[in-house]
Amino acid sequence: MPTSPLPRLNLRNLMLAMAIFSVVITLCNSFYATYEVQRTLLINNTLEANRVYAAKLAEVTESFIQSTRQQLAYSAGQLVTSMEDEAALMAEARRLHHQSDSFNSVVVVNADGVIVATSPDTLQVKGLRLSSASARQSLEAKKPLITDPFVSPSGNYIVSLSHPVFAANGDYLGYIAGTIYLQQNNILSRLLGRHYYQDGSYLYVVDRHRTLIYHPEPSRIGERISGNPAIDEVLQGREYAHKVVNSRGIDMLAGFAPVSSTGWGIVAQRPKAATLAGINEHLLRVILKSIPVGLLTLAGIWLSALFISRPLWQLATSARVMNRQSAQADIAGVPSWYFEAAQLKRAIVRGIGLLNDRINKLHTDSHTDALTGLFNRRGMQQVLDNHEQEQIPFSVIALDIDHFKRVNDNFGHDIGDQVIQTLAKVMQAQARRGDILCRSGGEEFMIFLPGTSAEHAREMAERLRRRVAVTAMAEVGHITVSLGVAHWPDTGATIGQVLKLADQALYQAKGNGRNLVVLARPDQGAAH
Ligand SMILES: Nc1nc2c(ncn2[C@@H]2O[C@H](COP(=O)(O)OP(=O)(O)OP(=O)(O)O)[C@@H](O)[C@H]2O)c(=O)[nH]1
Repeated sequence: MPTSPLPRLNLRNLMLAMAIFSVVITLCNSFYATYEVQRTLLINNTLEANRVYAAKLAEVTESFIQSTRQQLAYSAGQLVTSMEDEAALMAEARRLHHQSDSFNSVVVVNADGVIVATSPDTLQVKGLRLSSASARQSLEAKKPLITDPFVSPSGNYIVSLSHPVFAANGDYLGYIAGTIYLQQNNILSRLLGRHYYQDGSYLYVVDRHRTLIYHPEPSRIGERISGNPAIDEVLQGREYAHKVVNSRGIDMLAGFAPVSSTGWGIVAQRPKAATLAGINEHLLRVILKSIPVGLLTLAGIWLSALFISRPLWQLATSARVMNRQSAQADIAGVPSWYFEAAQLKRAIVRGIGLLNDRINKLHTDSHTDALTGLFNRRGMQQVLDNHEQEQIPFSVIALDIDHFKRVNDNFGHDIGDQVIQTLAKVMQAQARRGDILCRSGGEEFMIFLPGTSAEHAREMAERLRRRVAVTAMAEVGHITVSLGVAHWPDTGATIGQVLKLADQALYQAKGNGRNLVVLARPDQGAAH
């Protein structure tokens, strides 16, 4: 029977596919986990770094404020006795302005709100009376103050740091103020501006009303920041770090810190994209470095799959041709080194053994006569075919019980069967090794004697005839047999002819009175 083609799917391929799938999933998962961990780490680190950085700059700003306050307090002390002396006021304003780089300008304002001295004196505001509410903040506060941003009489957008001047008797004489021009180069931009980075990181400062008082883009100074909860936190005096989206819609990682003496908030922020810029490259490097080990792992898995599936593969391919003679031996020879394969092999080998036994038994049964255990006609035919094929000369004796009908009639069929069985035993006892005994019909038998001449066969037939005649059969007593002898190829050219001649010789023996042996002659005749 032709075997069907091998299916593509087999255990080895399945194992391989499963292993590759597992490796790929595991690698993807670990790459993803690495990416996520790195990403979270980078974001958290940047947030923390920005918070610390904002806090550091808040500290720097705080100490700048403290120092300017001391300078203003000192100047205010100097002015107590010279508020009416214009030259002295101008000198002090100039001194304070030039002593430090802290202020863009210095003004002295008397108790009436009139600007009485300025530095630089090019300001052109001397003699002006402050009128707007924002410009009069310091005048009305009568205490050290940092104003909200406002437009000064000279037209600059400023914050002013002021200190009141009180006479010895406690009368309010006015104040001295240093200003910071928010939209020009100023101390804040010098303090904070150098921290501007190429990667998009920057700082900005809001006052307590969320107004930008410092930003790297001067055009945005004075803008109100709204909708940023982190700003609320920082204006309540808390350091903070948070992801935010800036005014351009860019995701930023921001650190916030308050300048407590002013109520300002300093924000240091870096674009999230800049923070994560290196991570893809990093991941690619991780993947590239994993490739050799990954390939080695796959090769290992492939070899293991081969090794593990090999016994089952061999068992399966051997089992496909189980009808082959060598199937049992082939399967028994498969090295099965693990439990399942060994058990399967045992089961298949046992199965084939049982099958063979069964086939052999069926074969034997189909070639054997049930009553006598001798070959039946089919068995006899096979024997003859073998002899013809191998060209082994043989003699044949055809044997028939004389008057067997009477036995049956007188003693019954069962006794007749017993007679047939006893006769078979006598024949077996008389036969030599290699002789083949067949029951060719009811009470007819054939004996094949390979390599035996016709004469020797005739002698054998004679001995048998005599033995049967003296053998006692149960209930029946004695029987006789008639026998015809022929030889292949001496008697006839074909086996068919020889069998026919042996039969004819047998009938001749019957015709001549029974209990006789007749030897068939090649010339179609027969002799006693
Ligand atoms: N008991 C029994 N009888 C069988 C069996 N096979 C054939 N017979 C009988 O054998 C007898 C053969 O009879 P015949 O062929 O007439 O020949 P015969 O009575 O032996 O006479 P001759 O051969 O002429 O000597 C028949 O009665 C068959 O019924 C069998 O298996 N068992």
